[in-house]
Amino acid sequence: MLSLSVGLSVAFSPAPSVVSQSRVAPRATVVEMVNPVVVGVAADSGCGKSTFMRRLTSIFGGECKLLDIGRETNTLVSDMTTVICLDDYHKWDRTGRKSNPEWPNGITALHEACQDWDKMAADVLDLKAGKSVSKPIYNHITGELDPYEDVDPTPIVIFEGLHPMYDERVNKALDLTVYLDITDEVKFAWKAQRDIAERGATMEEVQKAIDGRKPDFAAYVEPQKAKADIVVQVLFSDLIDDPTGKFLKVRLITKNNLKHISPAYLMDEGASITWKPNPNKLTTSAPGVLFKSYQDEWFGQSVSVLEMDGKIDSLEELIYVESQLCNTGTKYYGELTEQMVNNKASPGSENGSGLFQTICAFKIREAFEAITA
Ligand SMILES: Nc1ncnc2c1ncn2[C@@H]1O[C@H](COP(=O)(O)OP(=O)(O)OP(=O)(O)O)[C@@H](O)[C@H]1O
Ligand SMILES: O=C(CO)[C@H](O)[C@H](O)COP(=O)(O)O
Repeated sequence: MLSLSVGLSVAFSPAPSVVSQSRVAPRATVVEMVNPVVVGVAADSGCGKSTFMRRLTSIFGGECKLLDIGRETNTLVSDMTTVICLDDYHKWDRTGRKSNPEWPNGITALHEACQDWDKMAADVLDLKAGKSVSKPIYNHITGELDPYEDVDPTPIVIFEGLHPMYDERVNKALDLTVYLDITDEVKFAWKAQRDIAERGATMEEVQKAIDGRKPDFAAYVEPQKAKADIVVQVLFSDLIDDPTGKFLKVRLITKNNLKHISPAYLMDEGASITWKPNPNKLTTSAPGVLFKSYQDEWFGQSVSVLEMDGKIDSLEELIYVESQLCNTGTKYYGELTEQMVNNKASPGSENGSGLFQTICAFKIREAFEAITA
């Protein structure tokens, strides 16, 4: 969808980076403004949203940093991108979620009653229209709702969090939607590793935290995976019995017939392919790595699936895999491998979660370029 607004410069002043250079001409200027492309990324907490945002913003280049407001913020900005965390639209602070007149027994942040949908929808629509917004901040350190911050639109605005597709006003406005689908056992393995090693939690505490979120997660967050244009699904490996989650089977599920992008695939579009790469060309940890590419159905809709099971040992050798992948959204041969190497230290680089998050980021760039062409 191409959104071009033409009018007098005095009537509208969006962020300079969104506007073509022609708007700096003085007097009776005709403004040619391409509206921001808005993207939604949904996932539960601790499921790799920040990691994905790093991979995504690194593709668009420039330094990506927290918005400079001189206090705590969740908003990340670079020349091309703004990432807004939807936790900022929590209706109550941490204390208010534990108990308030409406919810004396407490409510989780995942519950639909815990989000200010009207303000969230208004801000998404305003940013999409190229307008600056004054938006709330949820402070994850203090658990409080902080004073508002001003956010200007950039060419791409990403809304990441628990519910980007829940409210139909927002869902309809989003140009592309992504769901990071981390299955329960993998979620447990990741959370256990982080919380036990870094935060002194016990196994029982980790399980309790996951179980406590489960009903509201199933009711309000998970259903969005049927709506998403792209799903990155992370499961335990089928090749090896590994409860630590080091070996993963990851699927990149892309709806067929999307308006702005088409799915990546292996070797032959539309075909069913199972590929075990030559071990002399791709160093892997036993039991090796297996790729698949096939057509499937996802909640009644036709999708293309790319699958990677297992992990690779040397990221530079990914060029061999890249040579067999098609329609990844890269601009030149080697760009996928280059991005993976650049983000080597990020979690999941050695398995399909990193590879498919990176392809997903290229697809967001592809959508952006198609929409603003
Ligand atoms: N692809 C991955 N492979 C292995 N572990 C991962 C992967 N992605 C994330 N993790 C684990 O999950 C943790 C959380 O990742 P990340 O900070 O990206 O998630 P998040 O959704 O932004 O979390 P939060 O909402 O809690 O801020 C990481 O520190 C890491 O331990
Ligand atoms: O699900 C979450 C989204 O990241 C958080 O749990 C939610 O934002 C509540 O925050 P906190 O855990 O700091 O009280």
